[in-house]
Amino acid sequence: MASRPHIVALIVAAGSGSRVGGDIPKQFRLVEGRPMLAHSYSSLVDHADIRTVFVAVGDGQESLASDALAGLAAPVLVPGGATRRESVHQGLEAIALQGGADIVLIHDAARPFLPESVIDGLIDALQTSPGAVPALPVVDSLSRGADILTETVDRSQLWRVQTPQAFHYDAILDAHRSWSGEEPTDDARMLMAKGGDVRIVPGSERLSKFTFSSDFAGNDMTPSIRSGSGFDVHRLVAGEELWLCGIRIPHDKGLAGHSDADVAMHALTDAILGALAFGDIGDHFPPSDPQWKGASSDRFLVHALTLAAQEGYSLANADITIICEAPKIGPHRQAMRSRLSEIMDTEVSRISVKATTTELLGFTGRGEGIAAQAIVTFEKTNR
Ligand SMILES: Nc1ccn([C@@H]2O[C@H](COP(=O)(O)OP(=O)(O)OP(=O)(O)O)[C@@H](O)[C@H]2O)c(=O)n1
Ligand SMILES: C[C@](O)(CO)[C@H](O)COP(=O)(O)O
Repeated sequence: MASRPHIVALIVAAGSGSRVGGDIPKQFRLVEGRPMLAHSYSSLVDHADIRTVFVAVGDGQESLASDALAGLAAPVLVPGGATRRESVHQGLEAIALQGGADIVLIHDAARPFLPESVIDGLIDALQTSPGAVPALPVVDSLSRGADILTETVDRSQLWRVQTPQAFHYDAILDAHRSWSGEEPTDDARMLMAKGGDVRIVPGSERLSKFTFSSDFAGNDMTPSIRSGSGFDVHRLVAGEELWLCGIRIPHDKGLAGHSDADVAMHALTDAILGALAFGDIGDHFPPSDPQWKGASSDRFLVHALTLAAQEGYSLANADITIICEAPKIGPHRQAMRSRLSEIMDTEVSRISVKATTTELLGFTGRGEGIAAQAIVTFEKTNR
């Protein structure tokens, strides 16, 4: 083998995830805010020694895979097969068509959290064997039996074998091409059947496979509570309408802006985007985009709340403070809370609208503009 081996990775992502269920196969579902496949892919493509990462995807799942990997370095999508073994075999043949490799790491998309140290250990181990797998010792007692235990099994030489499984490329390709046995549970077994040694390197609990729907709940590391704050200012000018919290307020001036300039709703929208760490209102609705000219700001608010819902969050409460000398906010507060509750499809009791002056100081004191700030809290709904 060359002093610097040509190392590629193959992720098998063509399964249907039938044990997890749901609308889309598990490898495309979000885990810690990203599609599971994006996690597995990043761990491999970011490793300094791995040149190319091939991803075997099922028929009709190409766009799901492309969306999941959007923005990541050049994935090579290849067709998968009807079983895991077939997906691996087809992936290995696709690698052959692109010139082959010295080493291939074969990984389940369904093991999203892959420590770099595991990859390093596998590559090292291939200096002395044609195959290597990460594995963990069995820590529970092992027994045989039906409803009554009949026998205790010696666990001292038993291992929980994970992926990636690393191989000398030609050896594993040959094992796949000549396989005629029953469906194997993994690729290591196929190399062993050809007489190839497979070394054990330390695995990781983080590498556990997502197999059942409960694995998603247990591994959801996103926070259960999220808070965000927003702040906005618009100029008060003659000849404009004044909109605050979705209510049109009679006043001798109105707020100027690209949209309807509802400063309170903008602060609230920014607070929601902040809670999600999804940038700010300008990222989602650029002022340079003519389609938002004169737009009603409830569209911005609904957009931010939709994103929150997609991430599995629901609003716990929102607290808005409007800062101005005039108009007086008190008479409109209940109408504002009620309008926001309609737009946000939530109870009025979750929404607070307050107001303050700045004691005639600054631009708000001089009536040149209105400022608003908002704080929101979200709770995870699907833990
Ligand atoms: N025809 C198949 C079947 C499985 N896999 C992949 O093999 C890995 C491990 O398989 P498993 O956890 O069994 O996934 P599924 O087959 O999707 O799950 P299930 O058995 O619950 O349907 C997954 O990354 C899966 O996408 C594949 O590429 N092609
Ligand atoms: C390949 C594997 O992940 C190694 O542990 C495992 O064998 C896959 O098993 P499954 O039956 O496809 O879930």
